[in-house]
Amino acid sequence: MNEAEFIAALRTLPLHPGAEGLHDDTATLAIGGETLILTHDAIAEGVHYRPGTDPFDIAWKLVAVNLSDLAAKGATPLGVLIGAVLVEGAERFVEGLRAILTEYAVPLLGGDTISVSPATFGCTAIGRAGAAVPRRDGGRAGDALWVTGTIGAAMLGFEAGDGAAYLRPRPRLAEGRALAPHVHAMMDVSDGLLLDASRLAEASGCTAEIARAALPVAPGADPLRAATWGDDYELLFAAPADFAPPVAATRIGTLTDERAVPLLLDGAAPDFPLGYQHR
Ligand SMILES: Nc1ncnc2c1ncn2[C@@H]1O[C@H](COP(=O)(O)OP(=O)(O)OP(=O)(O)O)[C@@H](O)[C@H]1O
Ligand SMILES: Cc1ncc(C[n+]2csc(CCOP(=O)(O)O)c2C)c(N)n1
Ligand SMILES: [Mg+2]
Repeated sequence: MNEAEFIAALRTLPLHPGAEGLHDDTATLAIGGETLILTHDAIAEGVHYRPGTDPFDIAWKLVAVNLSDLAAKGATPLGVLIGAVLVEGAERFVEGLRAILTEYAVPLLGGDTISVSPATFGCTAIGRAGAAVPRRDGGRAGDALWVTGTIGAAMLGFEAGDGAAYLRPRPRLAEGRALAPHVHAMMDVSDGLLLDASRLAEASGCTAEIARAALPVAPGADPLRAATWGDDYELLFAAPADFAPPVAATRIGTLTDERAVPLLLDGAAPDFPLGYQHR
């Protein structure tokens, strides 16, 4: 069973309406007059970071990847719960948590601590959404497809021996809040721009038609590797063709109703893996 098959099996369980059929990055919980956004992501030694990584960086990345999912909903973080492992140098984990929680003004709600090797850390992040909560499936034919920042910096950082873009991603919370009221669909780029764009397009019943030359690739990165490696934590969004984003972003293509395949790169369906998938 691979990741997609496993999630498909989970869909047969009783699902909360706010789970969006497990087709989105987060759950949406309307309570009273508020809309809460809930998300959980885990990171593991050997899969998401190398053995020997400073626990400070593990803590930063753990929280950052979860805040990134809140950013895609335009949400403001309310707090996090941390599933921690008592690794060697755990005091550095606490310092890393202190750094990112201070940087983004996010208080700690709680968590749990165990001892296990190799280590896997979990984080549940809870945010408060604004009036508009962009989903993956809201894109429409004719929308322009945009991505914030650049892609491939994390890949370069990883290859250069764990540079900052790889270890200390910066969740696009301010950008997400600025974009949320205006976009038709939005998600963060965790598994590779092409794979995530194909997911947004497929959920929206469209085809993402992307121009390779338009990809905002980090200096020195090969465009196709950058667009399929992942760990970018930029925001990918679909918006009306005449929308001018209020944040630094690059137009990479268009959503169309071609629909035979979820993604066309320079007019052709790629014959290589579009991104990172857990086996
Ligand atoms: N073990 C699980 N139990 C319940 N729901 C799950 C489980 N694993 C994944 N899901 C749900 O499946 C959907 C897809 O999950 P996925 O992890 O791909 O989303 P994501 O968080 O955007 O991805 P990424 O981990 O790359 O950020 C989400 O709705 C998620 O809540
Ligand atoms: C040591 C090491 N090797 C490879 C990678 C690349 N990588 C692993 S998981 C993932 C996608 C996001 O994960 P998820 O989908 O679980 O949120 C990416 C891009 C890495 N980060 N560290
Ligand atoms: Mg996500």
